Amino acid sequence: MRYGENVLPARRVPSLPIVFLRSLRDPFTAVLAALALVSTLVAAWATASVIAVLVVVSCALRAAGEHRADRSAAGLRELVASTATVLRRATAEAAPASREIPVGEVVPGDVVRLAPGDLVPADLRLLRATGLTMHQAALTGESAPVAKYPVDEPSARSAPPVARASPAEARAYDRGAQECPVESAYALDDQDLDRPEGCDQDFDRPEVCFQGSSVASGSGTGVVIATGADTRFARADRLPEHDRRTTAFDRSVHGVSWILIRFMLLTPPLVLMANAALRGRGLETLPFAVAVAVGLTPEMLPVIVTTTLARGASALARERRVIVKRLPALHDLGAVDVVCLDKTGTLTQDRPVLDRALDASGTPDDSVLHWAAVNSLWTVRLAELPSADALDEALLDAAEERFAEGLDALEYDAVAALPFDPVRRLSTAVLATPHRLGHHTLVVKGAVEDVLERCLLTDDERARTTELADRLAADGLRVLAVALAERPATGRPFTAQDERGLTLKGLVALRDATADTAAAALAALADRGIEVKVLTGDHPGTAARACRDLGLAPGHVVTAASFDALDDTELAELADSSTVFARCSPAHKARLVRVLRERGHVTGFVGDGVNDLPALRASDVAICPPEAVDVARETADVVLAARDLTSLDHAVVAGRASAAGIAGYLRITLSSNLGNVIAMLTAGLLLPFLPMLPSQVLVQNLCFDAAQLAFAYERPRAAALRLPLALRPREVLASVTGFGVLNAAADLATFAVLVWAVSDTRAQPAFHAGWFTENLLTQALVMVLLRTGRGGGIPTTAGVLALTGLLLPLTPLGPLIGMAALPLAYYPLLALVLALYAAALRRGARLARRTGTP
Ligand SMILES: Nc1ncnc2c1ncn2[C@@H]1O[C@H](COP(=O)(O)OP(=O)(O)OP(=O)(O)O)[C@@H](O)[C@H]1O
Ligand SMILES: [Mg+2]
Repeated sequence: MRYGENVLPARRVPSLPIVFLRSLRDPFTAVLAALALVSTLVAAWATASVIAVLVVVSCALRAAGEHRADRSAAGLRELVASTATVLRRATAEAAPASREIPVGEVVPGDVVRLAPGDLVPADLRLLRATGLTMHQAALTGESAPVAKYPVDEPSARSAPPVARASPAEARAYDRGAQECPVESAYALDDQDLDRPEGCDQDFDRPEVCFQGSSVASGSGTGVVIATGADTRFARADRLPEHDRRTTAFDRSVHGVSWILIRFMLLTPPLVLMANAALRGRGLETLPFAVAVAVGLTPEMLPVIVTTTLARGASALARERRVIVKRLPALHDLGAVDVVCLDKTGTLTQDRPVLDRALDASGTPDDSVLHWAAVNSLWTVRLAELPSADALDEALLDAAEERFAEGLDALEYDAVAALPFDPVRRLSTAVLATPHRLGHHTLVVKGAVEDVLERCLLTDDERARTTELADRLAADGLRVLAVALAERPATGRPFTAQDERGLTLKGLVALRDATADTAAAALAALADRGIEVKVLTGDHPGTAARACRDLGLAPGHVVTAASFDALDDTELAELADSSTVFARCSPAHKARLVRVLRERGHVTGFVGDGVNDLPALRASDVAICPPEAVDVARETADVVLAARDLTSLDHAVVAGRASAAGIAGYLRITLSSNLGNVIAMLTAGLLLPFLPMLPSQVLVQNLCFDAAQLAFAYERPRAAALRLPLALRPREVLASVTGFGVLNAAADLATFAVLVWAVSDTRAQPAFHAGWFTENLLTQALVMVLLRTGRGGGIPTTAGVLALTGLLLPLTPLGPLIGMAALPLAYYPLLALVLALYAAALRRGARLARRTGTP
């Protein structure tokens, strides 16, 4: 392959060494490395080397986990990957034919056809376009679609461009460009990258469709001018931030991490200062201070998070056919408390069938169907890549059945078409009026309000038609209005300005059955404590009826136009208290999602169409069914199982399970780490010697880390899955502090026992051994008593940890790290302390469960 595969460099799965190097960039790793450096500077070699081992082991584990997760995620993404429609010749003589090929196989010179919802597979120069608008948000951050059109009709090359042009032919296209000043300016050379503001100017070019954008409406045909790493998108050094700036995952896991890192950085100086002030110790306490800071670090957190999420995602794919494309999204799914759904295609089947065609007074009238179908036929036919949407298809089917001679036989000749666009909610076909030379007939169909607005009607007629449409909608029907106008041909191109002063023909009403699993899915979501909102482009009456049929009380239906004047706070209140929002444009859907998120809801959005794209991008978790348009599937974090909305519930459960696992790990690890730190600092100030040697702190830490890996394999209890599970750093830390203080109390009680049992306080090795044993035993207790789930071999792991604590000081390793055997009298007293600690832990755990802290 001369040009290589058409894949963005950033999309390739990174190799294991790269993942390893990348995991070194983790903030915890950075702090640990800094601590190792400090230890080296004061020649505390043992401390430095143990920290180095910790860093390498945790990074290696994490890199292995992430690499595996990346590979399986790439495999899963492959399952929902989209294709490109190209025009190619099978052999040199054959006529070019439309073919679907994997996006990776697109090469420069290919001729690509685009329809609504398609992703642009490579950088294209447009050859032809009808009503083409593009979402370029990924490139420019601008959410409104921009119009794209060929600037220079390739008149010299009027024959359709040869598919899979040779490189020479591809260059010929660019040479052709020299004839036109606008196109000759189009040269993607390195200068573009040097110009900081050049980025936006580039993306403004109307004749180029860029890789990374998608079709919002209309259709087009273009020739590929750059693929893979050569595309403008791949070469851009500055791309806009994704809308989804902070996700629930960032707030919880990263939030907790950053608070801890601040503590870690504060600990060594504090320890040093306290020891200097109260004990007159100098820099010799530095290794100890460093070890204490290391002891506070949950260095296994990234490993646990990656493993938990990857395991959850692969189980979901295997058992439920739900695909999680971005791992942290699984955690966020567990935190989701509001789900917004679009109606058509998500709650309904999007297989409409014509119910009736009525004239403006409500009398059945086949000519209304006739005009509606003429509009459908020509808007589809004039598209570059003909693809009828469900409504057009239904109208064409119905017309074929009703009119024996078929529509094709009609002697119309189409002049132009303005394809359907979810913002205008209209589509228009312009026909040469038969038998009236120089006259054109505009056939307009679309949402009732939008068509009526453009018709010449008396107030009375308008009110009557609106009422008729409302009645049909209340019956659950989807209603379109049809209108006509005759205009003298002017020679200039038709625009939306021409859709004025129309004559209303009547209404067509179509029935779209609700999706089979939708009612069950809505009930399941409600059971899980998730609030459901419906955001639709359809009529309020149709939406309300569909919701009622599915067992969802619609309440007062809000119409999008009615909240345009509200500011974000007012809208947030309205959004919070209402359930159904009708006549939403894509931007309305996105704004509703945004205000809900700003109000503190973790918001999921389920949608399948182009009109859902901005909302999908604005949501915490973007979800779509597998039949969704390419760009929705590309944007979604989660792709549901085929035609089964109940799989959303399974995904939510899996999300909560993984969030619960992470929360459990955090609570247990942080509380015992914090407890140990408090106890060590206190004891350090009371004792004439250090309560533990730095190497002992670090060995203990290694034992904890190894044991905690078991948390990645835990299964949550059903109770943990009942409600949305949002980890709030404050709550996590409050509960951690509570349990930490309890842990410190047990440690200090042990300290008292040791002072008594090891009567000679200068017998440091025995003292250290006593403390080491107690720490590992309390850690084992915490693991068993505070865990939120089941399984995962936690009791076994805790047992091994406890045995290590009891036996390690007695093995030859004991003296090696400065520990000695303990007097027997110590053990019964230790057992008493542990029993009291266990009782207190149980009470604490029950209290925490009752108050719902994670
Ligand atoms: N092909 C079409 N031609 C003319 N009008 C259409 C066409 N498709 C849809 N409409 C009108 O535009 C409205 C908005 O369509 P849009 O695609 O934004 O949302 P929707 O399909 O109604 O609902 P949802 O947002 O739930 O998917 C429709 O309700 C309908 O009245
Ligand atoms: Mg839809």
